[in-house]
Amino acid sequence: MGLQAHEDIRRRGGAVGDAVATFVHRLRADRSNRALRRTFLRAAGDNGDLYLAYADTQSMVLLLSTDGGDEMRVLAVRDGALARDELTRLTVEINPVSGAIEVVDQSEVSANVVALPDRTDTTPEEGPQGEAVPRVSPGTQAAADTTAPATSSLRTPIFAHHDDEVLLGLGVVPSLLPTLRKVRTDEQFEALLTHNLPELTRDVLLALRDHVEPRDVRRHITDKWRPEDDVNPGDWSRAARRAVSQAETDDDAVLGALGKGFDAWRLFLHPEQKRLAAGDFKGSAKVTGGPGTGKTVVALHRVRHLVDRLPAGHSRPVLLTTYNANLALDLLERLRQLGGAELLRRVDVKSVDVLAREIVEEAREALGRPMDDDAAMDLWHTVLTETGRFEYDAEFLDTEFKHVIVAGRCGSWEAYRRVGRAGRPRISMAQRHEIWQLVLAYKAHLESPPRQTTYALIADRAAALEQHRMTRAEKQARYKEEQGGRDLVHREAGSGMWLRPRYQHIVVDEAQDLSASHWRMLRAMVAKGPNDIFLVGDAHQRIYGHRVVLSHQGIEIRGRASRRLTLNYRTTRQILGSANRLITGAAFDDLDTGTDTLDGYRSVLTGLVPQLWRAPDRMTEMRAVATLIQERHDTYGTPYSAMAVSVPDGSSAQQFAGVLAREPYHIPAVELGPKGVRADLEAVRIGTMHRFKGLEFQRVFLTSFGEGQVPHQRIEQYRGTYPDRYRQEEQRARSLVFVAATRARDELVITWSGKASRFLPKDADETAHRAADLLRKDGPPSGSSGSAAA
Ligand SMILES: Nc1ncnc2c1ncn2[C@@H]1O[C@H](COP(=O)(O)OP(=O)(O)OP(=O)(O)O)[C@@H](O)[C@H]1O
Repeated sequence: MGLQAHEDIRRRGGAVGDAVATFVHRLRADRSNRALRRTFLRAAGDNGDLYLAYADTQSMVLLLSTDGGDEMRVLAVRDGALARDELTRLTVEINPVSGAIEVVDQSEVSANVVALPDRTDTTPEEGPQGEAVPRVSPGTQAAADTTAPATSSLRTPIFAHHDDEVLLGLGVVPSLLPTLRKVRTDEQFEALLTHNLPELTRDVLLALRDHVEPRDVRRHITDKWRPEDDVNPGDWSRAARRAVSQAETDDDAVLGALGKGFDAWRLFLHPEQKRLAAGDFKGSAKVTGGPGTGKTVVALHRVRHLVDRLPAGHSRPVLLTTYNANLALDLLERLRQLGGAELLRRVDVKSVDVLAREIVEEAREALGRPMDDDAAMDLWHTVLTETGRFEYDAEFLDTEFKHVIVAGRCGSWEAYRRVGRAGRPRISMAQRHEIWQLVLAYKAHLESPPRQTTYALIADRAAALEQHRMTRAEKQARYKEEQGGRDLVHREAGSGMWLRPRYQHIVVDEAQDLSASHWRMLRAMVAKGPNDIFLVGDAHQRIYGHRVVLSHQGIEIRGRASRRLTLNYRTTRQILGSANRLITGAAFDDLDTGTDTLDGYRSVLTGLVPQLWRAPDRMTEMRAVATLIQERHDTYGTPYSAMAVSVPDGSSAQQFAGVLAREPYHIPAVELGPKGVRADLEAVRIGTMHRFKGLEFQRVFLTSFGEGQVPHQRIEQYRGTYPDRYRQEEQRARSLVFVAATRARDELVITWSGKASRFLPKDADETAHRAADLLRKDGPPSGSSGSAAA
């Protein structure tokens, strides 16, 4: 199955998908099956032939046959009365840069794109709801930022300043050039993008249109598509076997996904993603990249790749882990989709804290009851009240304890006195000493019955236990080697067990939020060696953890084992532009000793500019959001489960759910809790921005986005006295908003009452829509958007 064929099916919906799936099964069972009505169309190069065939009475497929008919590939799918004509006129070629087989519908492109200047009412084509690529949401045409007038036949063609050689060298499909030379307006360009263009061509053209220099396009886009071997544009047999020509190597996975629509598109890999998922690394490997660039997808495919290479067995030698429990559940579900129960049998999927707790429990150590974040904070307040040290605040002490004292294994004042505090707000030695006294008081509380503990302490203990286990395992291994490989069970008196490292491979998602203790634990769970730890993360999205330098934790990542993904598959260009503005200027690390940027970060999806709504008070704001949600559900068919609302805290979530449930809305809503929400529950998701991490939704509503709420006004207390801390808190708030905004696939709506947050454009209060107007019957249509992007 070719990638573009899959896109054809996705655009046409479930029935065509089912027909093609059945067709492919029948073709595989018997290539000479006459009932499939396969007819020869023409030869493609020296060693390929093109055929047409009926999938059912409505739809037809274009097939490429190579290797003397042994290999058959579906290249394109069309349905309806003109299906045969449409397939016959397709241009099929091997891209000289990527070596991929690519399909272009010349006449459709020319008819719809080049003819456009004479028409004033043309809008981009739209597929089924939420399925169109580029994605254009309902009611968005007026809002799309493509405002070029139609009277522009005198304009210079958009790509005039790039000659053919440059375009072809960057990977633009050769047969598209004549059409491309005629594209003069943004409107034509948008129309061109609504066609099922080869992925590399689309990506290159969008980057050039955004004035990215060809040399940067080459670096960020084209080079990632180059195959290992030389491309021979006449060798169809080789081209058909190349990974880039296939939607997915495991045909069953594709076929199983056909017709499911929304979930199916999770399963494709960009050549760069594929290289990472299936790469062989000398030691650990790291993948960074902005939100939605497919880091989690790569991690999941990596797990499958590692499991595929295991010898048969019943153990679980692969660990897939992440920061929080609801994401671990999400990973488990996505892994099941990818490889079913067979795959899950060989993998442990757990959050780092659950893992740490199990290790400590396994050692039968009684550490006390773990406190949640609120309880930990309450205990700090108790300590502050008892000691009267009100100049310190609980949150500061809690992070100092977690990220400096526990992470740095400071068991004594001497150790804390000397420990590095890089990245933390500056304090004097006298303050350090005072903090240490407060920490001693805090620990004394933990020890006194009923004994309590924190997750940071559990992770630290688990790390120590695992390090001890690893040391013993290494000692045993050395001894065994000295003894000529004989098992000497009696050496482990008492245990009777031959110790092995706990896992063979560890894959980590959301790596930016793990603490030093977590990394120490993971490092000690797997022996140093090829493909030991594979981690994906993004420092721009760090909202819990503190900077950890991996090489200081024994995780060495060298040269080509450190890669960055730059193409966002989730979020439209319009939403991404707004989200990116939030974090420009700030410095971010690369999870190791270097710095990371979002250089080259881009999206190829287009849609609405983010909408801003301002309300006079919170109740009007909530009712306006309820109205927007209802309209998106009733008019545009967006399921409630594909929409999410962010609120400042737990009690606001309940208040919001109450408004949605009441007259006149009756909208089901569910709170996003620590364990997530059942995927099939048809209800709007409500939660704090923290809960949005790692998830994605079709439409996202960020509410309470007023000044004082985003960032929270409590950070103001540090502005004059602790400028370092102020800067850090503000950056963390920006990262949080960045995470929340980039969860949106199609639409982002931002609302507030009072004055707009400083993170929004300066004129937001003046340009935003009025929520109160929306609630009046004669207000503007809620899908319209004239406001500036956030
Ligand atoms: N090659 C691809 N083709 C099409 N869709 C893709 C591809 N790679 C990823 N996606 C889709 O893009 C979305 C984002 O992917 P994923 O969740 O892996 O990103 P991420 O980098 O982990 O994001 P975040 O950092 O925001 O959590 C998902 O819907 C995923 O299915």
